[in-house]
Amino acid sequence: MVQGSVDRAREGVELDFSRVPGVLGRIVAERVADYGSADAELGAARPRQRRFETALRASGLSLIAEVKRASPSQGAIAPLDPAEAALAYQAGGAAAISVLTEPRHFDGNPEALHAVVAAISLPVLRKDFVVHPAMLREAADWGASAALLMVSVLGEAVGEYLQMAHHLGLDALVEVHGEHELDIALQAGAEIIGVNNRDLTTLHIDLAVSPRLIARARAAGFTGLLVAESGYRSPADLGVVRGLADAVLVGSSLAGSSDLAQATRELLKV
Ligand SMILES: O=C(O)c1ccccc1NCC(=O)[C@H](O)[C@H](O)COP(=O)(O)O
Repeated sequence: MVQGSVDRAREGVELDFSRVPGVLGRIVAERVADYGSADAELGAARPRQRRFETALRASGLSLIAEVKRASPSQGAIAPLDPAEAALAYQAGGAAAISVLTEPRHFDGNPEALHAVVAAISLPVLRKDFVVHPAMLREAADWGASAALLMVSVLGEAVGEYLQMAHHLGLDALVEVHGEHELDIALQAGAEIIGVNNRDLTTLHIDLAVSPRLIARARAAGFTGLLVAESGYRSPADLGVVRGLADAVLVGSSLAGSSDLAQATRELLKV
């Protein structure tokens, strides 16, 4: 079954990315053009190592700290050195690191991921807009432990991409923003679900989205990990998801601070 899914996806699941609206739609269209002629071959199965999933399973609320130099909502955030930033986050108590590799809007690149994987012992998430199997193969080749899969982008094909990620030894953070997307993630067999408070078509943030969808996932019997994402700036903000989420993903507020390790420690204060 798993091999069948991987084979089908490698052969090319036809996805209509033109249905993705707004800011997200523009970024996705660029990534589709970037990878349109890439080789979809995944190669042999790889073991999962330096597990992202294990790092987030610690008791309490784990932090995924993001190396984020720029974004569509903020413009330039900070000219971070990725390895130095990741070391500071690690020293401050982060459980895992997210690295944006999208170049045009987030000032990311593959070298940033390489540098972070080499500098720290924590698992690293490749944060990008995955629209092609080659992007997962790259993530594994570059030493990432996990990749982001967005239901808003992949739709029901997220299940096939999940199988491909696992085939490559990657955990997957399957991201949702609404009830329908959550149902697709649950149906696909996601093990780690991220609820993004940011509407990626309008960039509007609503911190009530994560608690609502996390409660819905648990009510549906989901026993995997749940991650609250985006818009968190203070310990009080995190208080709302303590006891509900297993982890939070924080980018802009940490990346834009003057002392990243201290900002990480402060954010995690209960
Ligand atoms: O951050 C953006 O402006 C953005 C715009 C369009 C697509 C994705 C975007 N961000 C990706 C993320 O989800 C965040 O980087 C991540 O959750 C951290 O959010 P924050 O702490 O608010 O920087």
